[in-house]
Amino acid sequence: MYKLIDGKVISKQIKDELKEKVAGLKAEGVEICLAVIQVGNDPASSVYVGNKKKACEYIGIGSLSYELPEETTEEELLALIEKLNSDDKVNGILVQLPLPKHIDEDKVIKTISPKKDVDGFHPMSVGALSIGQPGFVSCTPAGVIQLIKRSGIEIEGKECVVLGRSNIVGKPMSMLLLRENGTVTVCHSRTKNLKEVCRRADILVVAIGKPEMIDASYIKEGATVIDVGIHRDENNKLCGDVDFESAKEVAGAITPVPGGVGPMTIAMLMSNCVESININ
Ligand SMILES: Nc1nc2c(c(=O)[nH]1)N[C@@H](CN(C=O)c1ccc(C(=O)N[C@@H](CCC(=O)O)C(=O)O)cc1)CN2
Repeated sequence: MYKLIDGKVISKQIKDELKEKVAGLKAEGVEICLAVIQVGNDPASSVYVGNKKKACEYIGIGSLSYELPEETTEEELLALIEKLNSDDKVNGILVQLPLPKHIDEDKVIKTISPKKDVDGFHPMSVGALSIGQPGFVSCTPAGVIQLIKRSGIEIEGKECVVLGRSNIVGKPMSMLLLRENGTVTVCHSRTKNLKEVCRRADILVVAIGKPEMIDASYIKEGATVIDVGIHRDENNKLCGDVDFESAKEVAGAITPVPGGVGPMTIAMLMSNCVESININ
């Protein structure tokens, strides 16, 4: 019988803890403010941005909203970021991804001050994580660590396999598992004997970007399976990178999609916003 790792419940716990902390900070006269920038009106991005603003409101974090048209130039966006970098009232800057094709995402990420990089995407934040220095940690992998720990699952000494090597999830995920003293293997589309490598995992984190690719045959009996993927199937139903119905037959613990990693991304963004007062 598998344990369902419920991201809705755990993200709510985290948001409630942050709400209490923010109330304490307010009583000491400390206010936190997040600037949220969206370029264009991608419907999924609008939902995520809306949920981020709602989370700010729930916790007591101020938010400034910048909804820019699709035709916004790279120069205009960079100028706005520079303005927010030098605004003392703004603690965190978030630029919702993906950006329209004519804007260079890397340039945008590098323009955000590392002191306000609550997404943890700036090369300085990624570098700090890899050498164990303080800095913002990318929200999705940080959320995965919270899901595992708060479900009472030990990471230390475990065989951890991360499937996927993106800068935003796979790479920081492997660093975080290493920081928790896991024994970490990162695999990807060109890994030989992928199934065998995955079957070694006590903790398998799947961020490969292929709908329902990972079934029971990739999973060791009793393993913890964390699904980072989000896709819509042919019936517009959400699904992950893991074939949940198959995987649950062998996994010891598993996250669903929806209701697993997704809500944690927003909770950890809020956590980074609160953390920003120690970094500024
Ligand atoms: N600047 C950023 N852009 C993007 C990030 C990010 O962390 N920073 N991550 C994703 C999108 N994202 C947050 O921005 C995000 C994705 C999914 C969810 C979520 O709660 N998903 C739900 C399902 C919601 C649905 O109906 O679609 C779930 O899994 O239960 C939250 C945040 C890319 N861009």
